[in-house]
Amino acid sequence: MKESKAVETSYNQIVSDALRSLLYEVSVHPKPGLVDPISPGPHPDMTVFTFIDSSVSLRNYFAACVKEGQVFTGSDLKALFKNIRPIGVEAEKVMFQATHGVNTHKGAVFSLGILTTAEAYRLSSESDESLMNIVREMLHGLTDNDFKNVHRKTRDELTAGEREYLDYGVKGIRGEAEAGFPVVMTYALPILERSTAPINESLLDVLMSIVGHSIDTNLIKRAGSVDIIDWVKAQATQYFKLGGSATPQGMRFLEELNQIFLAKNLSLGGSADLLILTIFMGLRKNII
Ligand SMILES: CC(C)(COP(=O)(O)OP(=O)(O)OC[C@H]1O[C@@H](n2cnc3c(N)ncnc32)[C@H](O)[C@@H]1O)[C@@H](O)C(=O)NCCC(=O)NCCS
Ligand SMILES: Nc1ncnc2c1ncn2[C@@H]1O[C@H](COP(=O)(O)OP(=O)(O)OP(=O)(O)O)[C@@H](O)[C@H]1O
Repeated sequence: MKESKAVETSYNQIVSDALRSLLYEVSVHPKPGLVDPISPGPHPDMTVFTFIDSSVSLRNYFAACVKEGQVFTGSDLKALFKNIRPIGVEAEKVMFQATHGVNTHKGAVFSLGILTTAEAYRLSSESDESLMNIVREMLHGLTDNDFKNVHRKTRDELTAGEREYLDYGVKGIRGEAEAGFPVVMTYALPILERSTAPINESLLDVLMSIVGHSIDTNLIKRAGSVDIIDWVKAQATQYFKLGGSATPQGMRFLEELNQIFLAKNLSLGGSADLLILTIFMGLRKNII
């Protein structure tokens, strides 16, 4: 294969891995509080097919992010993030068109857009920087910038994440991204690397590890209080105490937790988005 063809293929592979991570995430089951092929959970407005439509609609977006990362030659990576933010805002609109207004991947458009851009940049610049550090350089100052005027907005104008920042100081998706996705890079990915279980069971353990180590603003929004975080971390601890996906007790616990999330209308959307990123990293490292 000619050099240019090989190079093009390697960049196209980043796009394919991004789409695969979206489709793998929604396929994992039984995920508490989330849509999977068996049940929409506490999301009556979505099915697994909504997520398939959403994923396919985002191909051009991820290809645009990869292109931006591939051609970027500046020294200040904050400019690279600035280049892709408007592309992401447009991609959200494309996503909402594909889903008829349902929010399937708003968090993933942001987080996975950043990661695909960073991965393309790492490849093209032949940087020996870790992906985590490239992301941190791209997003330096993000939370200060995004939250600097939230106190001027009315309660109705605030998004869930902005409201929780004001109420609890929780930085949510922005704080996680600005730090280089530490929950993914330091907790979830090592769990995936060590797992010898079949892929669905491995990813259930990864999801529950993420739940035990992150502050999910989507969950707080659904519960109406930050107190839900301590409760959900205790559930993750109990799941692993029972052996996780490797034991019938662990799986029974997960099924019961699924019913509790349904009854209480709780969603783990942020944890699902971090699972998407972990799957993407697993695909990039040929772990899965
Ligand atoms: C940063 C964005 C996504 C935040 O939007 P918003 O305030 O509505 O989000 P909010 O904080 O309520 O959370 C959005 C979603 O993040 C996910 N999430 C919640 N908690 C977490 C967490 N701890 N870690 C990761 N994701 C999380 C959930 O799925 C949630 O639904 C938005 O402002 C934005 O910039 N969108 C444009 C897309 C974009 O910038 N793309 C360019 C690529 S960089
Ligand atoms: N498999 C999944 N099932 C459900 N939500 C998911 C899944 N994967 C990621 N998510 C994310 O979780 C969030 C879904 O939760 P929710 O429906 O509460 O969000 P929302 O649409 O912002 O809120 P609302 O429905 O109240 O307007 C979305 O941001 C979506 O991006």
